[in-house]
Amino acid sequence: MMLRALAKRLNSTVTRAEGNSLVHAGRSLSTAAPSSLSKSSPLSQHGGVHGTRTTQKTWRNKPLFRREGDVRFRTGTEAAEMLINEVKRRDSHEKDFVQVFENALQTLAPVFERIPKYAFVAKEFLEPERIFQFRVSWLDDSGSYRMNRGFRVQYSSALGPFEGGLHFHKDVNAGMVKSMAFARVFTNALTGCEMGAAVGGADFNPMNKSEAEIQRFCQAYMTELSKYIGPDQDLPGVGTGVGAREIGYLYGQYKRMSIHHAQKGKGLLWGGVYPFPQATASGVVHWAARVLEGKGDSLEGKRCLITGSGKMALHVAEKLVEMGAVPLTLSDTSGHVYEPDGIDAAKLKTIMKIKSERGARIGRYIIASTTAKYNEPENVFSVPADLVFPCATHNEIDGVTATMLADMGVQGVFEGSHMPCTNQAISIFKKRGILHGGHVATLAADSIFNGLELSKSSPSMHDLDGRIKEAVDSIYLEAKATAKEFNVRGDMHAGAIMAGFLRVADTIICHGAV
Ligand SMILES: NC(=O)c1ccc[n+]([C@@H]2O[C@H](COP(=O)([O-])OP(=O)(O)OC[C@H]3O[C@@H](n4cnc5c(N)ncnc54)[C@H](O)[C@@H]3O)[C@@H](O)[C@H]2O)c1
Repeated sequence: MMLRALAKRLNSTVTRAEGNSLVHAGRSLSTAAPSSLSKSSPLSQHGGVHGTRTTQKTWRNKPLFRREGDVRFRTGTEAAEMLINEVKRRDSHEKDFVQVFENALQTLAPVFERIPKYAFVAKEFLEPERIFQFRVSWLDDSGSYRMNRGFRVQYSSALGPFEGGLHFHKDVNAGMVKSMAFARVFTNALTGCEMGAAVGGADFNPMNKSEAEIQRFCQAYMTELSKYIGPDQDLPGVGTGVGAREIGYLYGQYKRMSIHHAQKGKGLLWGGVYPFPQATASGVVHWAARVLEGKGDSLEGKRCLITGSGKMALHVAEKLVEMGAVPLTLSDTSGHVYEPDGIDAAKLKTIMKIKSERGARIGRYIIASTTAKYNEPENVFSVPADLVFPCATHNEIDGVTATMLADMGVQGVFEGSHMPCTNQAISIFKKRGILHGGHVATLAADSIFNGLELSKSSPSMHDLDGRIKEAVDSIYLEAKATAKEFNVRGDMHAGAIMAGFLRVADTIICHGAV
């Protein structure tokens, strides 16, 4: 009797099989990804086995929280608000984390509305699986003792070993690392590469350190980090302030401390994406191109405002030039340069050369150009443009700037940095019909690289770029279908978050909500 009931429920879960997409009681799991990308873990395809989609009413009657008496929700929005309030109660000091959590949960309200059980699964997302915070002690060149704070936030291993970058920057703190690791859960899930999510780093600024100091710091950092990582456990990768040089020192120390030789194609433990520092930026631009293509448009001739002039900004500019767009600006903390006729390949080469020198400011470029303007107009976001690629820092576009961009007729904002837009700015984009490529979707390329384990075939950047484009295409289609399914048609930011969430949530349910 019970078996028959189970069989009936299983049958109702997979409602139809159509072409190469399985439709599970309303949600389509596209299998059109590149063959090397498994689009979802086998477990995640059975979300309905545990009654996810068949016991809506029952779940709506259960209390979401029981801390101060039973608290139930009536609508998806109410469930999202309750979860957001809980994160504010617990982690109000971690502003970045609260911000990114709030945006994701508000986006997920239609999912909770239709399938209330997912609100209960979302409670798991309130807390990373584990957080490591540690002391990194090292000696500077003058022989002084130096001490920094190191982090690794292992957010979710539901889909596979933890994977995610390391960031060495003076502003790195616990809340920032946690917010990046949280976003990475969705990003990695979207790639279908069966990887969990983690992010780490330290409040260490490599920019003003000598080569020897960077080496000593990396060795000290890895001495502690090596206790928590490994090929089947956690695979750190590149990030801000962590490029080929840092990866080399970190890996050298890891190898010295581990009896296992790292496996190829396993992120930092082999060197990860470092041969192609342009890969992540290439993913950002491919996402923009795909979204425009979906609107019957292209990047060709689009005038693009870029902020930042670090690894991400420079490679975004490089890729835009390659794809026929016209980058107009680059910036750093000292100001911005604006080339009214665009930054072409030759000009970009000059800027890259200037910026490759330690501590060089972007303003130096005006000496090399007769057409460039420096800090004119005063606000970089006043430069008339079709598209904006914020690649500098978090919260650089707030509500006021978003309104200004909309008034100037900007068509789209595609995020190259982590959380560059405030939640208010994101809702203005939505209201004013500006295309918004959120970092959850745009920053998928380096995990795509690690997931594909391309090291085994030693690809050229050209091959890798093709694979990234293919994977971006697949993520786009899934995000688009998911947005449509949950009645937010065309909202690719929401579609990407929902699609990533559903994949992880279904697996968490299969694992018994752990
Ligand atoms: N580098 C990577 O591999 C990688 C991967 C994924 C995401 N990201 C994200 O991309 C962003 C940029 O990364 P990056 O590696 O280029 O960092 P970076 O530190 O090399 O560059 C950041 C640039 O932004 C500028 N900047 C910082 N604050 C600014 C401000 N208030 N106004 C104007 N300019 C400002 C800096 O001067 C610098 O030129 C970060 O949010 C990072 O998390 C980087």
